[in-house]
Amino acid sequence: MSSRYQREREVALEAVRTACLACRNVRSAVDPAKLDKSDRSPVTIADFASQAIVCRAIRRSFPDDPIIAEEDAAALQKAEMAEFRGRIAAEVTAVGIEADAAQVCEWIDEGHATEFSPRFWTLDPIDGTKGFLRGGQYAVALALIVEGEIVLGLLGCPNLVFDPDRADGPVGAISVAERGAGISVMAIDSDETADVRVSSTSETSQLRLCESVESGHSSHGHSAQIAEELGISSDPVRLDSQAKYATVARGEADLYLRLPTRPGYVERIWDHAGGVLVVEEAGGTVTDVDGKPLDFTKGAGLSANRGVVASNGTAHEAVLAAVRKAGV
Ligand SMILES: Nc1ncnc2c1ncn2[C@@H]1O[C@H](COP(=O)(O)O)[C@@H](OP(=O)(O)O)[C@H]1O
Ligand SMILES: [Mg+2]
Ligand SMILES: [Mg+2]
Ligand SMILES: [Mg+2]
Repeated sequence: MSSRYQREREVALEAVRTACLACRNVRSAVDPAKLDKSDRSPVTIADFASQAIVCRAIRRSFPDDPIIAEEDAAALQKAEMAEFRGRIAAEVTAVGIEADAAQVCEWIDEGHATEFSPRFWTLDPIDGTKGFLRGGQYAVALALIVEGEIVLGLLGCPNLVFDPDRADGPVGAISVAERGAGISVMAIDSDETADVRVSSTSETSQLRLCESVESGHSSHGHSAQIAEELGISSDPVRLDSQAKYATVARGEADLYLRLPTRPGYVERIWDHAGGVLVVEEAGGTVTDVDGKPLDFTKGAGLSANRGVVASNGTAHEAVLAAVRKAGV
């Protein structure tokens, strides 16, 4: 199928790939130094380096496109952060983009947009920072949203095996989806690509469920209830980040549940936009826990939605019924 967003796609892929390499470099260091943000969630040198790399690339090619990204450079401006700033600049330079500390802070702050607009990008420079710190899954997640519709979605997953049937094969997979044009998965370190598709599992007891490692991000109690209601006896697979969307898209899991842990939590668009299109273009379905489509017209938050259910499509209605029964 022809691509309407060919240039956007090329720029985005190159940026996500480079950001993945920077994340890997930081991860392979002994101590991927972290800061704690005001909400006490972690952020690392790699989150900042990744955001600088991707925002720079978008800004150079698409100067007018707003970017709604997770991080900002405010905390980096303090005098005592000079060394940390320098380390971010060094990581960006190490992947071939020469920059000093002031320059990387400028690029990071290109992601400052918060309001909805007719065309904008949304970026999570590292989704699953806790996973990144633990040595688990994490993702560089980028999406382009036009007229409220996700038209491009990319998930760079440096720790995900490229081919689930080759557990000892190459590690690192970038999923690239364009609305109406399908999805392909590319290896991070080679030219290998793969076509993927969601599973066709319809028997609810056979569904392979994945969910967050963090019980503070998704209610494990409710998912156990839902699994029981569906007759699922296998344990859920727990993994960090939007790698969950990537595994549903390639049929390695059938279902991803993200169930509110407290009333009032508003999901952030950068935690989902990339992954949603990846699953949809692989033939799956994504809604919130009430069965509503995710609404990307509300700015940085999915304020019209609660939680997320992503599935192979075939099982979606049965899962939503079980979600309702569990009183989520
Ligand atoms: N109470 C909460 N409910 C749902 N998601 C939450 C949450 N608190 C934090 N998060 C989000 O959960 C994301 C990680 O998801 P997962 O658990 O699937 O790996 C975090 O992204 P970051 O790691 O980018 O900060 C953060 O935005
Ligand atoms: Mg975060
Ligand atoms: Mg995130
Ligand atoms: Mg993040």
